[in-house]
Amino acid sequence: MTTIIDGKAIAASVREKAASAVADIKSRHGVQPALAVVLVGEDPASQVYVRNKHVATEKSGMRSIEHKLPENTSEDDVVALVRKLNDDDEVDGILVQLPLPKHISSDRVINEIHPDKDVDGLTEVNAGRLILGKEGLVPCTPQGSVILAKTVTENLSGLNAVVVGRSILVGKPLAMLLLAENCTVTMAHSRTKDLAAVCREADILCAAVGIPRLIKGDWVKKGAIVIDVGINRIEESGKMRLVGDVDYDAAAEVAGAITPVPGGVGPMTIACLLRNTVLAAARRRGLGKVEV
Ligand SMILES: Nc1nc2c(c(=O)[nH]1)N[C@@H](CN(C=O)c1ccc(C(=O)N[C@@H](CCC(=O)O)C(=O)O)cc1)CN2
Repeated sequence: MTTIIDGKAIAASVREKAASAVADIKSRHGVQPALAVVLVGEDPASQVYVRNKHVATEKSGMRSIEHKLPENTSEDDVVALVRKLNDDDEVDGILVQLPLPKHISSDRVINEIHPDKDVDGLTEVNAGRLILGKEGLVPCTPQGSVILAKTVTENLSGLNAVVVGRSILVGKPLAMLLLAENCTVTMAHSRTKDLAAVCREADILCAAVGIPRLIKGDWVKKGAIVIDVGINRIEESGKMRLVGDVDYDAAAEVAGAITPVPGGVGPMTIACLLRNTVLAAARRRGLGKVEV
């Protein structure tokens, strides 16, 4: 029997834990953690994600601060806003929604965020901390992917993990997190020779390439844990559908456990963002250890 990993339910429990940590911080220290989200432009998907972040932040008991800037905002103006948020002692977490408009360097803007407020975990400092195994803030989607895998088997030690995709947002940090769990990690990508054969070796197969249904059923080892990070909008039979990077129906027949799209990794992104914001607030304000 294949386990369908219920990302929505697991994300709800991560969000509940974050909310009870917020309540604890409020009652013991009189502090309300705050998350600032910066959105530049009118990308429809980004607008939905930012709205969902705002609602989830407020539901958790934290303060949500939104900065919505027009598409033609200059890079210097976005950087100036990030610096202002860095200097604002009331702000615990800063997130710049991606993608940014083409005329703005996301690399420059992201690296202006103070690493201790970088709740997306995307600055060079936090990427370095992750590689070095030091305490930092870990990117949300990869963090959520590992949490989901661990609901299937708590101990991932010694398992062969294959990560397909090498993006800064998901593939690279996910490989580091799996390595930290003592997996034997292979990073595969568009130039990998015989990708199907590499995938067939995986006890944990993570797909984060952004190619709809790239991973076929016969690329999946029997009993493997399949984590599908892809969120692709495609037109099928005249309707728009959301599909992952894995051919779900075929893979589900072989896998031991699999995440659906939607309802798998996606909901974990915002849940882990709340978790990171609580951690950032507690560390930055010196509130001691928090359970999240
Ligand atoms: N600064 C960031 N930008 C972006 C990130 C990020 O982590 N930080 N990730 C994505 C978008 N994203 C959050 O920002 C995000 C994507 C998907 C979901 C989600 O819950 N997906 C649902 C389906 C939703 C739908 O119908 O579209 C699911 O998979 O079930 C949440 C957040 C890029 N930008």
